[in-house]
Amino acid sequence: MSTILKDVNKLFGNFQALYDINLTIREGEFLAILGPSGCGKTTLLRMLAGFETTSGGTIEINDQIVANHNKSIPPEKRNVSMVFQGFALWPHMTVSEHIKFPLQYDQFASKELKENSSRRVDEVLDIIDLKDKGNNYPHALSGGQKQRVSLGRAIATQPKLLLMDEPLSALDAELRIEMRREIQRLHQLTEASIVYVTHDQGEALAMADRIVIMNQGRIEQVGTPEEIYYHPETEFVATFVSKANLFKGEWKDNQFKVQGSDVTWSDVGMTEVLKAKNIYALRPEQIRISKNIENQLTGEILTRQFQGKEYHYSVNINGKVVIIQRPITDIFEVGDRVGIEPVE
Ligand SMILES: Nc1ncnc2c1ncn2[C@@H]1O[C@H](COP(=O)(O)OP(=O)(O)OP(=O)(O)O)[C@@H](O)[C@H]1O
Repeated sequence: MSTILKDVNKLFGNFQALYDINLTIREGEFLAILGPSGCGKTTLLRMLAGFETTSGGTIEINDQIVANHNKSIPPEKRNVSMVFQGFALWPHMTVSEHIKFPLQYDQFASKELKENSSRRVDEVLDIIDLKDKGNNYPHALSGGQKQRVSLGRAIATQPKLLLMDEPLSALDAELRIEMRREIQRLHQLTEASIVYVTHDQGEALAMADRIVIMNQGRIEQVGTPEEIYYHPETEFVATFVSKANLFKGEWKDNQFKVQGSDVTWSDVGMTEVLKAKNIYALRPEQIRISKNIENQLTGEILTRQFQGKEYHYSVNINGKVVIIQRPITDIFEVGDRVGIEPVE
C-alpha cells in the first residue's frame, strides 16, 4: 500500500505552510520527515492523517484519493494510526483498555481482530513488553511505558500506515535512544509503512529507510540516510544534517580553488548541485589539521573540546569559524597557527 502526495499545498489564511509537495511513501518503508521547527512537518503529517485539509493537490492512500481540492476523507476512514508527542493517553483507562479501544471502535479493525480482541490485546501487550502492566492506569507508568502504550494502541488494528509526530521528544536522552530500538523492532514486526516526524537528525539517520529533508515548507532532498549524510544536494541539507562547513570558491575540472587564497583542493565526492554553486562542503570529520601551513588554507585554533573519542576544534580562517573533529591523537593548542585540508 503506497501513499502518494501530488503537488500538495497548504495555506493558513495568507500564510503558505507547504509548497508543491510531491512524495511517494512506499509500502512497508520507514520514512522520516526531518526539518527545523516551523518547516511544515506536523502540517504534512496531519494532512496524511486527515486532521487538516489540503489547499491544493491530492493525497492518495492505497489507490484511493483521500484528499483533494473538494474532499477530505475523515481520519477514522483512512486506515492510518497516529502516535503523538505527548502520548495522549486517557487517565481513566487502563493499559489494556487503551489497546482494546481501537479494536472496538475503529472501522478498519478486521472482523477477526474485533472478534478476538482479548487475544489481540494480549499479543500487543507482549509486543510492547507490558504484559504485567495491563491493569495499570497511566499515572502508574513511567514515561517510556506510556509511550509504549501509545505505540501499542496505534498498532492494535494492524494499520498499514503509522504516523508518528516526534514520539520520543517527551522522554529523556537515554530513554530516547532505547525507544529508537523499540520502534525499529515494532516496524519489523508490523511491516506497516511509518512516517516519522522529527527535528532530531540522529533519530532520522538511525531509524529511517529514507529521509525527507524539509525547509520552509519545501522538500529539499529525499534519500537514504547515507545519501543525505554523504551527498547533500543543497547547502541547507549539508549544514542541517551533517553540520558541514561550507567554503566558497570556484570549481573547475574537479579542482576547487578556495576563494581569497591560492589553495586548490581535489574533489572528495561533492554533489554536482553544490559544485554548480561553487561550494565545497566539508563535514567536521572530513578536515585534517596540520602544523604545516605551506600551500594550505591557514587559520588559528580558537577552542578545543575533549569529547572522549575525539577533540572538537574551532578554527578561525580569515574571520570564518570552521568546526573540525580530530582523533585524540591529533592534539593542537588554542592559539596554534595551523593548516587545514580535506581528508581524502
Ligand atoms: N492552524 C494554523 N494556523 C496558522 N498557522 C499555522 C497553523 N498550524 C501551523 N501553522 C504554521 O505553519 C508552519 C508550519 O507549522 P508546523 O507545525 O507544520 O511546523 P513543524 O515543522 O512541525 O514545527 P515543530 O517542529 O516546531 O513542530 C508554522 O509557521 C506554523 O506557525
